Amino acid sequence: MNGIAWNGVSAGYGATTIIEEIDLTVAPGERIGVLGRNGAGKTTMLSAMTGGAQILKGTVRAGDRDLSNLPPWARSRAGIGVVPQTRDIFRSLTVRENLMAGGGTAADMADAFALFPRLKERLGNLGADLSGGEQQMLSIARALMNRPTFLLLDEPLEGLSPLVSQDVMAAIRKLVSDRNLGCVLVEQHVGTVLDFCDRVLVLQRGRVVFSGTSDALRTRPDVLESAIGLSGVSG
Ligand SMILES: Nc1ncnc2c1ncn2[C@@H]1O[C@H](COP(=O)(O)OP(=O)(O)OP(=O)(O)O)[C@@H](O)[C@H]1O
Repeated sequence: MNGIAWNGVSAGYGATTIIEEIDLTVAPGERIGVLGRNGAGKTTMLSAMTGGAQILKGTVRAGDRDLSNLPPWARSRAGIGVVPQTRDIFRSLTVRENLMAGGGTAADMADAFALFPRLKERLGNLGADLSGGEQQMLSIARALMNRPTFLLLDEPLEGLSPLVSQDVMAAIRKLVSDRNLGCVLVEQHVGTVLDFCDRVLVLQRGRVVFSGTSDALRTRPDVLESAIGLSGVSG
């Protein structure tokens, strides 16, 4: 399978353009980070791929396939799994029901439990009764039920304690490497992104102001400060 790609994508909501001329190709197994201040357009960039934002110019593709005008369910069939910022689990369904809702098999569920043993212990609990970390694990596990080739993660560590964040990142690392998933990670914690990702895109007011390796970004205090608001990178 070839990569997924944003080709010259401008996108937004209604008549409002939020992101402009975004170019990015993600190969299987590649880990890409997206950084930027609040409101820079990171979520909109992912949504342009998954159908939540309207594409005004350019195309989004999976391999040879143009996904730009397909509905979200058809894009999911193209092998793209999404862990949205809102962790859209079903609060009134149990963990088991949440996992089966997307049409996964018992084998997929066993894989999810191997990755997140905590979910197996909470199998009969309602989504609403899970901790923030458990809800995030469930959200990631749900995205895996259709065996995606690419995973788009929107701030998966938001609201989690440092210890739980470490666990979730360890699971993401294992998953990406075991399955050779291509991964786009939107995350506020710059150290986590630089550690995990091969390449990083930095957005400022909807445009790419840096695209390069994590190591290259570490040597760009100007970008870190102006586009992310950091005076240095902590671990
Ligand atoms: N559904 C929507 N309808 C209209 N405007 C929206 C919608 N979603 C986001 N926006 C606007 O698009 C801009 C970019 O938002 P987006 O969520 O893409 O940024 P972000 O970089 O992900 O921010 P954050 O880090 O705060 O999550 C913001 O000004 C926001 O108000």
